[in-house]
Amino acid sequence: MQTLRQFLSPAPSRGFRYRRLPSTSRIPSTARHNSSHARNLHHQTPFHSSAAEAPQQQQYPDPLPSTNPALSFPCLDHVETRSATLSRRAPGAGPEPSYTTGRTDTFHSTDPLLLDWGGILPSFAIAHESWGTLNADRSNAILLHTGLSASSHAASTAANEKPGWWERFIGPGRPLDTERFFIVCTNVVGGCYGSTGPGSVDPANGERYATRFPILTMEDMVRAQFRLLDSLGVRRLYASVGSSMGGMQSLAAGTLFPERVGRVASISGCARSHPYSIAMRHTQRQVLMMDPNWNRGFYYDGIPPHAGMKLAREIATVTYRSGPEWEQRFGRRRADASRPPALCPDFLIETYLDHAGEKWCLEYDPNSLLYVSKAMDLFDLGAEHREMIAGLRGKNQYKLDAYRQGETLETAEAADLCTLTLPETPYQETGDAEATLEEAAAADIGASDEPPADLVAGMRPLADTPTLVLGVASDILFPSWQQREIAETLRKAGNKKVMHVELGVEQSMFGHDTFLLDLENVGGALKRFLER
Ligand SMILES: CC(=O)SCCNC(=O)CCNC(=O)[C@H](O)C(C)(C)COP(=O)(O)OP(=O)(O)OC[C@H]1O[C@@H](n2cnc3c(N)ncnc32)[C@H](O)[C@@H]1OP(=O)(O)O
Repeated sequence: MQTLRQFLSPAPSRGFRYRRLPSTSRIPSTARHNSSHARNLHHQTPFHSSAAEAPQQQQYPDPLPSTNPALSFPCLDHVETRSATLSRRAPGAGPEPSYTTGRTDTFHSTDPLLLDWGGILPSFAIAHESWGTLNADRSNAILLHTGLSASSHAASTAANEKPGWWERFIGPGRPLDTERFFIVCTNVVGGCYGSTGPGSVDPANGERYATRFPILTMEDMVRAQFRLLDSLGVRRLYASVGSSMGGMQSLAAGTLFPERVGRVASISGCARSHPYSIAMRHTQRQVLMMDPNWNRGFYYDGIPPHAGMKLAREIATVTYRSGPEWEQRFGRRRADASRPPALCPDFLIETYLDHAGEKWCLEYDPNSLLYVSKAMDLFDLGAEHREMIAGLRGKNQYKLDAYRQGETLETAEAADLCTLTLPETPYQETGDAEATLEEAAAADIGASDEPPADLVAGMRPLADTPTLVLGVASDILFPSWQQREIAETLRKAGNKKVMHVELGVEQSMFGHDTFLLDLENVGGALKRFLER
């Protein structure tokens, strides 16, 4: 298998020649691989070349002294060491880490789930945890939706005392008050913390789905969650609450099941993904998929693509925080100013990103990242998109019927779902630049106050649902114009119970991660909304 360094470093050219070295003069592997200057010198140097003289032992590049020493790359060495450690794991145990944050409850649905883009899950599991007590008439339930990669472990429980990702927000008297509400949080379908996802076993063949897992959407995740609610006997939620991707799901829940959702809270979410956020997720998916260990998703018996995951997380972290925060925290300081600059992480902001990637690269299933991140890109509550999906669901209903009757469909029937190729004719921009700019200005709700008609029509099911929309001015991933857009869209659709809160930079410089960090402003607004 190709090592990361082989993957990243140019291979020696065809004309590159070797000569035998005395063992004492072998140069360190790092220098061997990186001394391109030395390589250039090789071409001007006479070598042993006849077959008779050809050395039988392993050959090494010419160690002639270079003008400058080769740099060292501890960041690459570290990644290679991790690959080696992972490959040495006990045979049979598999190098694939098991993704878990502790004990959860699991709901199993044996009724097949038809997904928006035509895929089918013949059965599925939803891992969930809960806090507080469901009241007698089951009217105090709050469904808490997670961000992209979070588990159902939002707060510590008796079964799992480890702090959860919203630990300070859940408990007696807290924003999600466990003395009043029964809060349930799930790991989404597509995830890897106990719910069915690409790492799960396909009942059709007993193998892991890997990239045979179907494309899914926010709405698919929500439909699966409502199956869980059915099993808990919860007909109507007191509220649907979520941040980031959870903010998308919260709106999706209210739009899909308006009669079953009493209130919607969407924090740092959006009504549809915008091109910049799609672009940023695209780059994460691409670096991950370019890691040779990803192996088109079939890595479960091999080394997981931890290098790609690390880089993906670093890019994601750039979108989760803000420049002004980093200006304050790190400025232009280097980790060790007494040493010469390095190509590996050097500035504090670099070591910070490196640390974020290191910490996470084995914490989440890479295939789950791809699928869930894509589902975020596909999110669009506009009427045109919703109608298109409704049509598709109608067309694919036969699949659900077939599965319910115990029939299995030929895989070939789904083949048309995954053959997207780039068109042969290069894309031509349409419309004049001025009109495009005007449209862009109109999309800035702050400037025009006129939300897109398509979105107003698509979100009309939420016209009567009290809704909290919270945005953060320092957020570059879900910029605050998107939450303004949600609020104005809902108002235009006739909703008179919209509470819109925008936290300025003076309140939070934490960017998108504000929802995880700002108990006072985010938690405070949520508590006021839920208890009024
Ligand atoms: C898109 C969606 O749907 S949801 C996306 C939501 N966001 C995420 O998933 C990102 C999650 N964010 C995190 O995990 C964050 O760590 C949080 C929010 C939990 C906590 O944030 P903070 O308290 O500000 O911690 P921060 O992110 O700065 O990280 C601190 C860590 O960085 C380390 N660190 C800080 N500065 C540096 C530096 N210059 N170099 C190296 N390491 C550093 C600290 O030592 C600490 O390490 P540790 O976690 O191993 O103890």
